[in-house]
Amino acid sequence: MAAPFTTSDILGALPQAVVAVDADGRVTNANPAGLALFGPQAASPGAALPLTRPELWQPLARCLAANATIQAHLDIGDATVSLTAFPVRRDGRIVGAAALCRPCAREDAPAMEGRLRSILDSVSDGIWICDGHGGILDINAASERLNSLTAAEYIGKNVACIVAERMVDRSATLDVLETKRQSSLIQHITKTGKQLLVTATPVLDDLGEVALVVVNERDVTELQNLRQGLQNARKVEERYRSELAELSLFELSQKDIVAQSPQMQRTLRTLLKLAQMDASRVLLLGESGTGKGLLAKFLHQVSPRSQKPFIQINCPAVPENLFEAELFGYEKGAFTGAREGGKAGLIELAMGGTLFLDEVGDIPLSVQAKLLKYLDDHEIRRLGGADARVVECRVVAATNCDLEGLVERRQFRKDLYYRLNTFVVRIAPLRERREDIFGLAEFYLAQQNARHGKAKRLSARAMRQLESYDFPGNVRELVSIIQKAFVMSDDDDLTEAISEALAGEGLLNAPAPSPRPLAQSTEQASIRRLREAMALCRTTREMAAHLGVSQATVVRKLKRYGLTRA
Ligand SMILES: Nc1ncnc2c1ncn2[C@@H]1O[C@H](COP(=O)(O)OP(=O)(O)OP(=O)(O)O)[C@@H](O)[C@H]1O
Repeated sequence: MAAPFTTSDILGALPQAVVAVDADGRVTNANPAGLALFGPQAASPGAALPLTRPELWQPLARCLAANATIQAHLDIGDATVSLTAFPVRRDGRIVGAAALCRPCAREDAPAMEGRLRSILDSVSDGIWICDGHGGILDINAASERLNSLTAAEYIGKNVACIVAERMVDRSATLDVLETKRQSSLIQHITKTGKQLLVTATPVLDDLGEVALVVVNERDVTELQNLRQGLQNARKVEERYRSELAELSLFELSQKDIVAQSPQMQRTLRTLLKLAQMDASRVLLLGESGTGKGLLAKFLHQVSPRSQKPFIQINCPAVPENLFEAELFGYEKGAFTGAREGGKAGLIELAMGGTLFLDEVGDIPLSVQAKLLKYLDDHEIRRLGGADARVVECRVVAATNCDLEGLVERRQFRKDLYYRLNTFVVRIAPLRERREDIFGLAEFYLAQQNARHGKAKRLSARAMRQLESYDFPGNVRELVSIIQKAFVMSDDDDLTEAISEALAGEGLLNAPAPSPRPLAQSTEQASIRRLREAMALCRTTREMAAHLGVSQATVVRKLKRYGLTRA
């Protein structure tokens, strides 16, 4: 075996040029290829930089200064040299640098440049390349079109000129030179009227300085126009929507809902909004007879669910032991007396539509937990059934009682209360919106006239009397007064009949000093009035109209006082 080769044998055989310098830049080693490239002085160790080819020493000097590997391409005569200068370290400390040079074929460079040029000019985005001082090095063909300029006019100038010439209002390249970070902005090109999304990206050298800035321009004019169009369309839609809402409001006021007072118009507007956003739970609060039932239907009719069922349940009218079966349904044989084929509950019947829980405060505590669960997961299980099913419907609850008080007295579950009152709509009592009295009186009189083929009318005096009355039973009481006056009067002028009907209301409300609804009267007075009404009326519905309360209230009170109809 031949003796092992020395490092110098190997370096001598290397076709690449190798030269090493110490930390002061004095030559320590050079192989023959290195001598050929760097000049004969490189042969003498200790020779100082720069030698015959200063451009070759620059990367070495930068390598020593930065303590980092430096890559460079240099044109030397007919040759192009690829040079890698790397630090030489001892014990982790830089003690010098070595350069390894590989000659590249001269024809590579133009070929590569040609390829790069065609790539640059074939992309549809505009591209600018600037040096670390903002000097413009290149502009591609797409950018010439987008900015309506010729590259030759700008190459060699500083990018600041495009702002100075007011070609653009801001330059992303200048931002990058300042921050050394990528910068994006929308540029409006004055000449072409185009909107460009400009992204400037820095290319940093080994010292962390900006060596190049590559700018990409994308034409977003079309996109911006589309966005603007979309925004305009949204605005128009919004306008139509509110016009539609106004129209619905108008139409409904023309039909069966009177809303002349600002309070009532506000209430209807809120309900229209809730209907449009398809709010899944709404709580209507208001005294008895203010129109909660009517407005629950209105909410349903103006919502996207209008073609689906509206199912109403008068909670106090349902016996406690049947409540769960009524709401959730039952399977065959679930309890004694259950129907053969079982029965769907009201929630199932309301699927996709609205379930209206009237007088929600009267839901038995035992059912409240199940209702709460349903509101949480929309799952129902029929009584006696094994499978749960998902059934979606909007739940509108209404009450004239103090739900918070019921919660405090633990008669109503707090969690259910909070679940139901996501959107609360308060309906003002009629005495607080007297502007509605005239419209309501006219509306219900017209209804009676149409029904009976008459032309009865309300004089100004009758109207004044109505407008100064307090209506403790709210709209329901007003309707009942108009109906009574209509039946009682023999001639077309209802003035006297209205006076009598109002006086009758006063008597009915005695002995309370001022007229008060059944809901607010004392227990004894309530029982007495219920008995009177039972004697006069055939059904609980008639009793409700007579007393100025809801049918559900009549049923509940009859039950509470143990009163039964003969
Ligand atoms: N704004 C209104 N326009 C026309 N009619 C109305 C209006 N408000 C209420 N009414 C009429 O008044 C009567 C009572 O209304 P409704 O039954 O909806 O009241 P409520 O608040 O649900 O009563 P309760 O709490 O006693 O159940 C109904 O005949 C209803 O049509």
